[in-house]
Amino acid sequence: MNYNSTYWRPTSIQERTSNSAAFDKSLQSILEEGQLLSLLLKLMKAKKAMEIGVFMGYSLLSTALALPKDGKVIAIDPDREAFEKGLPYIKKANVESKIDFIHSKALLVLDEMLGEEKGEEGTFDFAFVDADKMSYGEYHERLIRLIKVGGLIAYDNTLWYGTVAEPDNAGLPEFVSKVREFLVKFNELLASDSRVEVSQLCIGDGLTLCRRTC
Ligand SMILES: C[S@@+](CC[C@H](N)C(=O)[O-])C[C@H]1O[C@@H](n2cnc3c(N)ncnc32)[C@H](O)[C@@H]1O
Repeated sequence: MNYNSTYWRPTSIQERTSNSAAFDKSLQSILEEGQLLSLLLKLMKAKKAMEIGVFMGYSLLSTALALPKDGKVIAIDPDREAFEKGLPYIKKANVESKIDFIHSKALLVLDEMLGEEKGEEGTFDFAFVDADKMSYGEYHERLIRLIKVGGLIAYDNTLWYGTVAEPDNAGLPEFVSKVREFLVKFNELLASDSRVEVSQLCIGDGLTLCRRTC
């Protein structure tokens, strides 16, 4: 990671919103992340996907476009209003039928999916996680059971503005520090998890790909 570049320095949180060159760079990186995930979905021939954290549906749209006609993406977010703001674009792209939006916090839905009634264990090809960072550990324990062997889980923001490479929280805002500490531990946990093969990419705000191996 080019940690010394302007983009990755923690100050880029301010720079991203106040400096248009940094914003353009940030936007370009987000687009690259979407393109990469779209490519992977096609290579995997994924049919059943999940997205935790939808917001206005940018990554959801990209996933839906990459799935085949009979593919499905279960999209979970407690913010329906944001999803509905992006819905016209999903409709325009003609992929609404591939999306099942669930208006809820994700943990409740994942636990239900793992219950006997739903029985969705080992049925998903792909999951993209881009929601409340402090719950990533709890999502991981559930997703590892919901994804099929050979399937992929992608965790977004695992570099957290590059701050996971800092030796400590010095000079960081409280919210950034809390999540940084959590993500440092989460990244370590993934690296030592024998159930997955892991690759952490310096794209967007850091994207960790986990392929379920057993
Ligand atoms: C960074 S945004 C997602 C952006 C989206 N993936 C994209 O690329 O356009 C994070 C989203 O996570 C959602 N979120 C927060 N807590 C959540 C939870 N417990 N379960 C599911 N989604 C949650 C927020 O409502 C917000 O819309």
